[in-house]
Amino acid sequence: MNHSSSSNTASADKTVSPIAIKVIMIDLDGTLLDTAEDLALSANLMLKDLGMPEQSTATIRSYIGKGIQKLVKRTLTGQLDAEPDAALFGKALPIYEQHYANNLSVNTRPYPGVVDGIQALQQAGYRLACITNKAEAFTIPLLQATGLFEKFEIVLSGDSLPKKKPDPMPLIHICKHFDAQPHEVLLIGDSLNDAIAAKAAGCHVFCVPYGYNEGRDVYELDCDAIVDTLLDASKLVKRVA
Ligand SMILES: O=C(O)COP(=O)(O)O
Ligand SMILES: [Mg+2]
Repeated sequence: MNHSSSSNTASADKTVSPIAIKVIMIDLDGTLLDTAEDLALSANLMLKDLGMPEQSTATIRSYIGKGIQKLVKRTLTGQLDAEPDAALFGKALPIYEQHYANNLSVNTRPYPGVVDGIQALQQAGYRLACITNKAEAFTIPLLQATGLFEKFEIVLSGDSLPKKKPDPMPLIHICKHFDAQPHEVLLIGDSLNDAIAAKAAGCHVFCVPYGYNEGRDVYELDCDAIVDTLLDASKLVKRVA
């Protein structure tokens, strides 16, 4: 495991004191749950319905990160930031949503260390929140299906507030909810959205290397530590009252 208090996480290999934390916010796609197979399955069912060619799971995995609408736009255009034809998008989105609702947890499982890590964090007395860019209609049933819903005191989805990550709005909302200062709050995530949102909110951020990060190397991210698992993350923090 590499960890550091600077932005240069890739070369960091020094021991740091545990960060004093009260609240831990955890990202969903690519951090808690490996959702890529079911997101890709649903995207390919949509493409089939539209008479368009299927795409590899690896390609669709690189489209995950900025919510369902963006995932559909990227799947239709094959590009990260292009706008599809408005009529095609209007037709595709409800088809995608229906397929994903039907296939939410076919292959979706918690990553290794998630269940143990959450248990360790709960036992240590941290207040736990989940912050995802996934739409609430999918977030809640998915957390319930994987047995994680009860672990969190609050869950914020991509459409819970006017803005989602990388905007700091959901993180600031969580800080206020728990009456915590941003420096007493840690976000554990897998992508640039998480790193940018946490820095903008003034919170600490750890990243896991096994997630999605829109196809880019997690070691490029400006985060306080790269942690192999949530269980490893629990060893780098200490609880403040
Ligand atoms: O829905 C997405 O695209 C990503 O969701 P996440 O914020 O849980 O990684
Ligand atoms: Mg994520």
